[in-house]
Amino acid sequence: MDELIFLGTGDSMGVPRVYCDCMICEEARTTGMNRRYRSAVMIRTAEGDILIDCGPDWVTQMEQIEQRFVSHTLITHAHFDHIAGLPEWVDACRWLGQRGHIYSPSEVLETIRAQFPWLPRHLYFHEIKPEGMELYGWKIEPHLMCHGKNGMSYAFRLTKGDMCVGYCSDAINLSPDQKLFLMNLDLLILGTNFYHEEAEFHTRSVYDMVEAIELLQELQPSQVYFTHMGHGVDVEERYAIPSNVTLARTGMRIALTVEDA
Ligand SMILES: Nc1ccn([C@@H]2O[C@H](COP(=O)(O)O)[C@@H](O)[C@H]2O)c(=O)n1
Repeated sequence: MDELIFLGTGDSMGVPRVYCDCMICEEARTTGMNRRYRSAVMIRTAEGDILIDCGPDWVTQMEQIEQRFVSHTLITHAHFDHIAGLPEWVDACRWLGQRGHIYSPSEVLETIRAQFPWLPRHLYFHEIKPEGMELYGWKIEPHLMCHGKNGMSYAFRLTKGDMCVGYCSDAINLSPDQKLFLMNLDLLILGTNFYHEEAEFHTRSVYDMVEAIELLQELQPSQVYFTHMGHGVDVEERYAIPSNVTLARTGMRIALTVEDA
């Protein structure tokens, strides 16, 4: 049975934030309930694994799940917190003599090539076209999403048999067609930086939970996991969230079947 593992559920700085002594960062340093690596998931199938995003915590994340290698990586957008682990993945490819496969829409691949010009020596670059692609039995479709003040990011819709999963880690203020892409999902993984963010809307780049809950009323997914959470979120707090919403934790696993999702 395919499964999804949360390798990271943190915002762009992770939790704890290196400079911060707040209660949540201190808790993350001690018991570690709120320790959150940068957002990424691994989808495990019988045929092989698919990593979504490869941020600066990639090595630690692989050690945590005791996995030595991954061959196939999808990238949502070329921001530091989603791609900074690529050079380390490529070093592993080089030392193992195995060329990896990286997938994203063309402009994302272009930025990655510009940032890390040595990667194409050890990676096959695959453009994900708007009509999508197939990998290990999953149909994977991309859609460009509003990422607020930080530009644009892709969400992926992954379908296998009856199971339909949406991964949208970095989005805010979605337009009607962007919302349409995330409708009728069995499982939605959605980024929410805070429970309720006070900063002015035009300065922001990711939903907060209060806004996300409103969005869910339109999208009506069966099950939801919030990810990309900053140090304002305490996973032990009883927030007012619907019963089908879970705050994802590092290492959490979800069976990718319609019954279990
Ligand atoms: N052109 C850019 C803009 C931002 N970044 C990095 O993205 C992160 C901010 O992410 P949010 O999810 O909080 O919007 C942060 O790590 C910036 O350094 C980038 O790489 N390129």
